[in-house]
Amino acid sequence: MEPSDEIDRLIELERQELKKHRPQAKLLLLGQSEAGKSTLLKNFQLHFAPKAFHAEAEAWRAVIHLNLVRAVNYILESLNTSTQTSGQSSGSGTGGASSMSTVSSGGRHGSTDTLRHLRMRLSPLRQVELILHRRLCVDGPSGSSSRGTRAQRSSSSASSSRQPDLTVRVRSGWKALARIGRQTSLTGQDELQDMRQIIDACRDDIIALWADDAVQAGLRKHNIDLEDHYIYFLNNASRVTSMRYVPPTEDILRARLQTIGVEEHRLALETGDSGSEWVFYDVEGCRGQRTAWAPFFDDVNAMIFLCPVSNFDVPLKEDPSINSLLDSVSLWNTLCENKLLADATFILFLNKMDLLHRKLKSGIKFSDHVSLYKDEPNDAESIALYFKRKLSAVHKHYSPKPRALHIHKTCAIVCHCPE
Ligand SMILES: Nc1nc2c(ncn2[C@@H]2O[C@H](COP(=O)(O)OP(=O)(O)OP(=O)(O)O)[C@@H](O)[C@H]2O)c(=O)[nH]1
Ligand SMILES: [Mg+2]
Repeated sequence: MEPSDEIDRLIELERQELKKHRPQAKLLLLGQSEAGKSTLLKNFQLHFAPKAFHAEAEAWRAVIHLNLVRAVNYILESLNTSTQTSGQSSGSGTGGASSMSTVSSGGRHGSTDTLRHLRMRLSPLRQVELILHRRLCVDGPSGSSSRGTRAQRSSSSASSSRQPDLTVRVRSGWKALARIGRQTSLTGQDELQDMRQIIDACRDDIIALWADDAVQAGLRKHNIDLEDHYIYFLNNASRVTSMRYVPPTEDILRARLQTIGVEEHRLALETGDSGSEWVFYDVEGCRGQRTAWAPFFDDVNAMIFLCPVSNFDVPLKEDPSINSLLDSVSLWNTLCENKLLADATFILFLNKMDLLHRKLKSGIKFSDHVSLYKDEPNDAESIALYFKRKLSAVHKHYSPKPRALHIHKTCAIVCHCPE
C-alpha cells in the first residue's frame, strides 16, 4: 500500500469516527433561482459559525470586486453600444436615438466628453474582470457576449424594463483561489494584489461614472435596470475599492454568486448546540436544474424553502412566459407532494419582505397580478398572511401523516448580528 493510500485510509477512519460522535442534521435549501437560498445560508453561517464566516471575508472581497467591476464595464459597454447604435440608426433613418447622443445633441457635449474620458481611464477594469472571472468562474470568458442577455423582468412594463444578466457562476474551490494566503502561488498573489491596486486607482473614476447625470439618464433612457446588489456596490464604491477594504457582514450578504448544481456545506456549530454539525445542500434554483435535487432528499431532517414574495409582478428569468411567483407556488406544491420528503420538517421562508414593502409603497397593486386577492389590503403583512394560508393549505393537503411546518417572514440581506 502506498503511503498516500494509507493516509487517505486514516483520514477516512477519522472522519467516520468523528461522524459517530458529532450529531449531524441534514438540511435542504430549495427554491427558485435568486430566491435567496445562498444568502440565507450565509445567515446561518453568521449566526452559528461566526468565526468560520468572518474567516472567509477575504474570499468574498474578490466576488464583491467582480460584482462591482462587472457593473462598471457593463455600463460603459452598453452606453457605448447605445451611442453607436443610435448613430447608425439615425443615419439610416430608423430613429431610436440613444440617450448619450440625445444628451449630446441637447447641448451637453461636456457629459459625452466626460464619458469618453472615463471610458479610457476605466479601461484597465476590463482586464481585472477577465482575471477575476478566470479565477472564480466556471463559464467562458466574460465579455459582451456572456452578459449580453437581457431578461424582461417586469410584466407590468414588459416592453420597457431590461435587467442585464451579469450573473457570476463560480467554480468549486473558488474560495481558495480568491484568497491571498500561504497556499496561493506567488504569481497568484501578485495578480490579486495588482488587481486590488488597479481597482483602488480607479476609485474616483468609478464614483464619477456612477454620479454622472448623463450616465444615469442613459441608463434610464434605455431602461437598463441594474439589479440591487450592483447598485449597492456602486453606491459604496468609495470604500469597496479601497486597498484597506475588508468586507463587512452586510457586504458579504449582498455579494451575489449563482450556485452551480448542488453544493454541500458543512457547518460545525460554534454557538448554541456547539459540537454538532449541520450539513446544508444549497441548490441551483433554475428550472432546468431541479431534477438534480431529488437524489439529496433521502433522510433529510428539514427542507427549507425560500419563496421570494416580492416577485408577484415579474416573469421568471429563464422562462418569461411564466410568472415568477406562480413558479414558486407550483414548486412548493411539487415538494409537498414528494414522498421522499414525507418525514421531513418543512420550513418556509417568505423572503424579500423588504422588496415587497418597497414595491407596494411605490403604488404597485398586488391584486393587479394575483386575481384571487380581491378587495384585500395592499400591504405587506396582509399579503404575507395570504401566502401563509395558501401555502400551509397545500402542505396540509399533502401531509396525510402530520409533519411540522414553520413559517417565517424574512429579509435575508439584513444583518442582525453585531460585527
Ligand atoms: N432585497 C433583498 N434581496 C435579497 C434578499 N435575499 C436575497 N437577496 C438578494 O437576491 C439575490 C439572489 O440571492 P441568492 O441567495 O444568491 O439566491 P439563490 O436562491 O441562492 O439563487 P441561485 O443560486 O441562482 O439558485 C442576491 O443579490 C441577494 O443579495 C432579501 O431578503 N431582500
Ligand atoms: Mg445560490
